[in-house]
Amino acid sequence: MVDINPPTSENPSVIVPVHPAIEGYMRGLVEKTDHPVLLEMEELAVQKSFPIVNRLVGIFLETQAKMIGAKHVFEFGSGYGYSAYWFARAVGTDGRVICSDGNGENKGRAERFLASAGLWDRIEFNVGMAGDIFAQTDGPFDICYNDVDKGEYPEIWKMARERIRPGGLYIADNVLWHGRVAVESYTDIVLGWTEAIVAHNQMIFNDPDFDAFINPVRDGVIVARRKDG
Ligand SMILES: C[S@@+](CC[C@H](N)C(=O)[O-])C[C@H]1O[C@@H](n2cnc3c(N)ncnc32)[C@H](O)[C@@H]1O
Repeated sequence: MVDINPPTSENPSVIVPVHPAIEGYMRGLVEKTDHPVLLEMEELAVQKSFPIVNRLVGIFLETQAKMIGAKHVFEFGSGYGYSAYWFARAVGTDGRVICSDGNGENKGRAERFLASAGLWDRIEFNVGMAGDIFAQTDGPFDICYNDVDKGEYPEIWKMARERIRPGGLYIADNVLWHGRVAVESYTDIVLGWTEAIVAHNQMIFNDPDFDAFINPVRDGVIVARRKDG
């Protein structure tokens, strides 16, 4: 078998799930989704090395939300609104995206960007710990989207799974953690995060009430659908 993702000498344990040439090809197919606000948000991510989901995953999120007619989405870890941009497009004028982020500066940035895109009136942006905000927000939810600090993934899954409607989705980013979940020896960014993601993924795939799949684009996005009835 040809190894198209050779480990680098810089970090022998980290592997890129999808070959960069394939991601580049896929990115080229979606140029029609360019929007001035989106380009500005993507530029800011580069400048600040801020981990937004990126264009391909954004389109994936919007598509997933549209496929189930989502109107009520909760985001754990919204940053400055990039992933919310895609969910807000999907939920339409009568839908709501509840955002949460621990950094208050992100709320101001999100408001500026999403207002420019004509989407701010679909957003409720709360500053604070995502789990606390979730506990104070009425459900059930069509989608719970998790993108907080990775050590918290198992707890967020446990609290979210209860409050997703039948047929609704749990989605989480970074579940391949640049390949660390798939190798025995790795260097983690924060001690314990890889173990937390591994435990999170295992719980979801073992949960009898959900069907799950990982889309390996970028850093891996898990989608788990709550079974009906
Ligand atoms: C990966 S970024 C989110 C990116 C965003 N989903 C996007 O794609 O545009 C993670 C964000 O979650 C926030 N965060 C991390 N842990 C959190 C927590 N427990 N509660 C609230 N916010 C948290 C950070 O401040 C950061 O802005």
